[in-house]
Amino acid sequence: MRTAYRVETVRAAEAELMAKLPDGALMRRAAAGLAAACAGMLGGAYGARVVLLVGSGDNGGDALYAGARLARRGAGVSAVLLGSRAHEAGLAALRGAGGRVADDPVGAVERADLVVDGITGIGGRGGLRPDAAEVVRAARGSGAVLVAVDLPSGVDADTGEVAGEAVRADATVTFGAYKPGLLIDPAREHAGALRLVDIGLALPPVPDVEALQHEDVARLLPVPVGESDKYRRGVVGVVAGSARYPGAAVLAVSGALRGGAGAVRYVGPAGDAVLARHPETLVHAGPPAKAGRVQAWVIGPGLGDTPGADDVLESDVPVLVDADGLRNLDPSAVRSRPAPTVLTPHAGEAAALLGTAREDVESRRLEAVRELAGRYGATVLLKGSTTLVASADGPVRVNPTGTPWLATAGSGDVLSGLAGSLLAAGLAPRDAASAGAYLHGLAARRASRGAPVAAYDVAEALPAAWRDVRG
Ligand SMILES: NC(=O)C1=CN([C@@H]2O[C@H](COP(=O)(O)OP(=O)(O)OC[C@H]3O[C@@H](n4cnc5c(N)ncnc54)[C@H](OP(=O)(O)O)[C@@H]3O)[C@@H](O)[C@H]2O)[C@@H](O)CC1
Ligand SMILES: [K+]
Repeated sequence: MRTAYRVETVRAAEAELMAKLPDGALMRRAAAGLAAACAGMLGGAYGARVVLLVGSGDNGGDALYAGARLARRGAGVSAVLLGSRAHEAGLAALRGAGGRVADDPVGAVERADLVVDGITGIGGRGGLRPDAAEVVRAARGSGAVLVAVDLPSGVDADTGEVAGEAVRADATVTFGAYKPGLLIDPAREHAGALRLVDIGLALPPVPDVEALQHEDVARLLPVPVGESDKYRRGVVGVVAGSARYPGAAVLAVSGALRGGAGAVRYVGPAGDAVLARHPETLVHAGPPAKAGRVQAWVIGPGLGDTPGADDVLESDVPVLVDADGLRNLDPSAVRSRPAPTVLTPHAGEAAALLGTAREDVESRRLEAVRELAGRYGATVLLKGSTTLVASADGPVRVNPTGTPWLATAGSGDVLSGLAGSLLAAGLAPRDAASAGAYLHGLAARRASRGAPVAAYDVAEALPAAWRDVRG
């Protein structure tokens, strides 16, 4: 599991550790890790041209001490001072090692092999200031490798919001713990490759944000045992599709068939289309209450204007509500359910549920997903460039898999079927949602390999993604 902690928590752990260590020891640890990472990216420090962008705080101090180490190993290091002040001892260390302050900042970054962004770290507020923004633009245009110290300057460490201009790094070397912003878009896109330097912080067992890795998903996935029959493995009911959108039913069922449940029951008007592609489906014209027992329902993909989710919400099994099922969804109807509910909106649907604008949800995804989970007393999977899963309490899960090619019609239908199937197989709601998103993103990567991908290709790649995870 990759975990991330908010600034407040990191600062408390830092204070506790600093009290036990000699002055400056933590910054030296951080700088040593940063210098080693930079030397690695340069293929050796000797003869390299390194420029440090130095802000007012300790983030600049880290850059200066790392610069001193690189200068001692033979790099030509100069510092561009962008803050109201600069870390004095760090600057003295750089000068002592033969580094200097650049007198032509833009010229220096244009000639650099590597630029270190030490403008702001966890103490930064808002986007880059104009003087810093100018030098950062020159650095981006120069072809130099751009390495961010702790965080790309200009992004919000706790939320992943980017309020103005921010550094776009090739890599970010972060200290002690990942910060939520490093895992969540839009900030995540600014961070490049992530590297964590252990500086010995003792952090609480429960993080603020977490991201599943292969081994976590492997532990969650259901495995049939000797005495399993199709009913014991779980039956998932899919209420989807309409005369206008029969394809959504086919795609949701295709996801559900590859999600671990023993059988898929389809309820709705698109039975012929479903059977043509998936003859193994149990098809029923409806209503859901008469279709037979299931262990979880999926409702919503391609329903169009057909009546909403009420009938299914009254059932006593877990329900996943997606797409058209989310329209006008009543929070009290969801909150009073006797079994868990999972909602899987994209940003536009989340905005409608929250009564706000889509851009608002996109710029503050973490807050939006938490707010929805609280309001509906449900597990909420917010789809997007980084898919987030929140329950009423506990860490928010960030999905680390996926590809921008996944933003394609029908891919959400596959995901809702898949996650619903995992629910029916007995996974807890947040596990079903996050393991579903993980497999779905992995399948999309496999199916796409850098080219456009159709939703059905994603469904067909699910068994391979499943095998990848199982190793
Ligand atoms: N925690 C740990 O365990 C460890 C932490 N360490 C390091 O310390 C870093 C945190 O240091 P920090 O607290 O000094 O804050 P930091 O981010 O350097 O700068 C804040 C200053 O920047 C300014 N400023 C603000 N906004 C701005 C903007 N938009 N654009 C430009 N400038 C802006 C503002 O000053 P002003 O210029 O307004 O006077 C403010 O005072 C942390 O990220 C890590 O690198 C490691 O050394 C060891 C272990
Ligand atoms: K930085």
